[in-house]
Amino acid sequence: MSSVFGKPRAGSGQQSAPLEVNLAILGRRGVGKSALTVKFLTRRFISEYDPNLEDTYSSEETVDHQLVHLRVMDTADLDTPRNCERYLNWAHAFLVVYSVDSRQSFEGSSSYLELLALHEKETQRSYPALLLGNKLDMAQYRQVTQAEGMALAGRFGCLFFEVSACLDFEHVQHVFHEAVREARREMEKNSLARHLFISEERALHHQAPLTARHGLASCTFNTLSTASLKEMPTVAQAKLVTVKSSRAQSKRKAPTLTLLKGFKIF
Ligand SMILES: Nc1nc2c(ncn2[C@@H]2O[C@H](COP(=O)(O)OP(=O)(O)OP(=O)(O)O)[C@@H](O)[C@H]2O)c(=O)[nH]1
Repeated sequence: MSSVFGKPRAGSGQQSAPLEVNLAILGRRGVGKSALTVKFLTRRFISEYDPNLEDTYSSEETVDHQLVHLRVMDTADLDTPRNCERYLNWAHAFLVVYSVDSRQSFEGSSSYLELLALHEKETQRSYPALLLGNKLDMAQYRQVTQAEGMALAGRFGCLFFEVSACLDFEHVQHVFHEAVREARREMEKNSLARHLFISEERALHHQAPLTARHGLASCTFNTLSTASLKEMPTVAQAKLVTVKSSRAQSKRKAPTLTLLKGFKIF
């Protein structure tokens, strides 16, 4: 991580405005969404938490030498996707999590991927999703094989990883950074399409007589405008919380650090 909980390192030399990426973590209850989020933000594993709260955290990251302002929404749906607009209209990319020791959670992840596919169809945009099989440290109790995870990811055209929130931080960080890369690729594609659309429109204004606008050029215009001119999602309903640094908390000299959402970190 390039920062200690939201504060960029001094002397990083990065001048340009950071890329803004919103990432939503989806999945059935208990699959480890909060554990993965907190592992990524703090390098630590959660031991206690409140499963009913939903929060959005903010972190400054450096991904491939680029400064990224990453917001992570740790969602708290009950058993199935509900009121999904709050994250569908907000996120640039999604992490869909199941637990390798729970077939039920794997089936749940499939419903989330279907929901995202439907959202893509309705909005005519692509939203990168990564499928994560969490709790790899519990592999001896596996109910879902790696091959099944890969097959599901393949069906929905997304990247697939098996991880553990209680094992190495680097692996978890790699997954979050991959999500940023996927989101960035999609943004670049959209921005290129917008560029093409503007050029196309200028060409039409300057060169084409009115009657010609009903020909091939207007077809291109329609296709590109649907794909690229929809506004980027705004940070609307999400509650934005920045995780506080342990240094800020250390003044209290408490033996444990209590984070937002009731996380207790030892
Ligand atoms: N062994 C193991 N336990 C994990 C892992 N990740 C999470 N857990 C445990 O699984 C339980 C659920 O973890 P959470 O992170 O709260 O799961 P969640 O998906 O956020 O659950 P909700 O908040 O109910 O939606 C907790 O007891 C965690 O300690 C993991 O990688 N390995």
